[in-house]
Amino acid sequence: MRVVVALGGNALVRRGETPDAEPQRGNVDRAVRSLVPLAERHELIITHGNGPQVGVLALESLNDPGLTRPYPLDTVGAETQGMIGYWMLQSLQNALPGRQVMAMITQTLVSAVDPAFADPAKFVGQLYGRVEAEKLAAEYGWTVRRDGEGWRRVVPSPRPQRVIETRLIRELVRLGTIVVCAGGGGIPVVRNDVGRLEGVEAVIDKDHTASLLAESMDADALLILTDVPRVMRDFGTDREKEIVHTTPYELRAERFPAGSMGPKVEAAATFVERTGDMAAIGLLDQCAEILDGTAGTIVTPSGTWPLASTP
Ligand SMILES: Nc1ncnc2c1ncn2[C@@H]1O[C@H](COP(=O)(O)OP(=O)(O)O)[C@@H](O)[C@H]1O
Ligand SMILES: NC(=O)OP(=O)(O)O
Repeated sequence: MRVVVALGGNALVRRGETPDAEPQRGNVDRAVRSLVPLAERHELIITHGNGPQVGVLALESLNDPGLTRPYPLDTVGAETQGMIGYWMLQSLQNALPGRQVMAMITQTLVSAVDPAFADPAKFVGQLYGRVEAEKLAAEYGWTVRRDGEGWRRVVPSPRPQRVIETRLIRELVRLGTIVVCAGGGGIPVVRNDVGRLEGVEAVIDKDHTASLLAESMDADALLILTDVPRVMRDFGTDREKEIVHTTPYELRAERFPAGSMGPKVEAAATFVERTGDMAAIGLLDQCAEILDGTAGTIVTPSGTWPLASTP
C-alpha cells in the first residue's frame, strides 16, 4: 500500500510543553517509533504541522535588531520545513538503517485571490492571556483570536491547490524512498502575471495539503494522526460518543471546530470522496492498528473497512 501520514502539531509539541528543540526531538523519535512498522510494510509519505514552530521563528525575526524587516511568513515556513525535516530525517535514518529517506523543501500553490487572505484564521505560535495578546496585536499589527483557554495570533490560510514538487515526490516514492514533504502545508506560493512563483504571507493547513498530496500520489490511505483516539460526536458534552466507522456523507452532516478537528474531518472526507479510498483520524501511537481497522475513526465510501473491493 501507499500511505500518506499527516503528523499533528501535537506530535511535535505536546500540550503544556515549551517548543524547545530537545523535547521536540524526543517527540519526533516517538513519532518515528510508531511509524516504523508502517515503513517496513508500505510506501510512506510523511507530512507534518508547523503552527507552534512558525510562530516562534516569526516572533524571533520580528524582535531581531539586526533586521530592517522581519522575514516574511513564506520564508519562516521554509525554515520550519528545514528544521522539522532535519529532525525527522535523522530520526528515520537511525530507526531504519539502509532505507533511503528524503526531507524536502516543498512549495504549495495557492490562489492570490483566495478570500482567506482577508480573513486570518490559522493559529500560530503560543497561547497568551487576552491582555498580552491585545498588546502584541497593537505592537506588531497581528490579528489575534481566542483558542480554547487563551488567545493566539492568527494568519491567512489559503486553500492548497497543488504541491509544486508532486512529480519529484512521486519518483522518489517509486524508488522506495520514505519522503518527508509539504511540512506546515507547504511553503505558500502564487504564480505572478508572468508565470513565476512567488512566496506569500500565509500558513497553509497541513491537513488540507495532506489530502491533496494523498490524492495526487494515488495513495491507498491517508492517516491523520493527532492526540485523540477517535473523532467524537458531541465532543466535550456528556453525550460525547466515539465515531468508529463512517462515511464522508455522515461526517459532513456534523459540525466540528474550525481550528482543530474541522480541517481533519474535511481533509479525510474530501480524500475519500475523490478517490474511493480510505482515510482515518486517530492516535499517533496507534498508526499500525488504525491501518488494520482496529483503532481510530475510519472513513470509507461505504463506512466499512477493509474495503471489499481493494485489489
Ligand atoms: N469532535 C471532536 N472529536 C475529537 N477531538 C476534537 C473534536 N473537536 C475538537 N477536538 C480537539 O481537536 C484536537 C486535535 O486537533 P489539533 O489540536 O488541531 O491537532 P494537531 O495539532 O494534532 O493537528 C483534539 O486534541 C481535541 O481537543
Ligand atoms: N500548518 C499547520 O497546519 O500546522 P499545525 O498542524 O501545527 O497547526
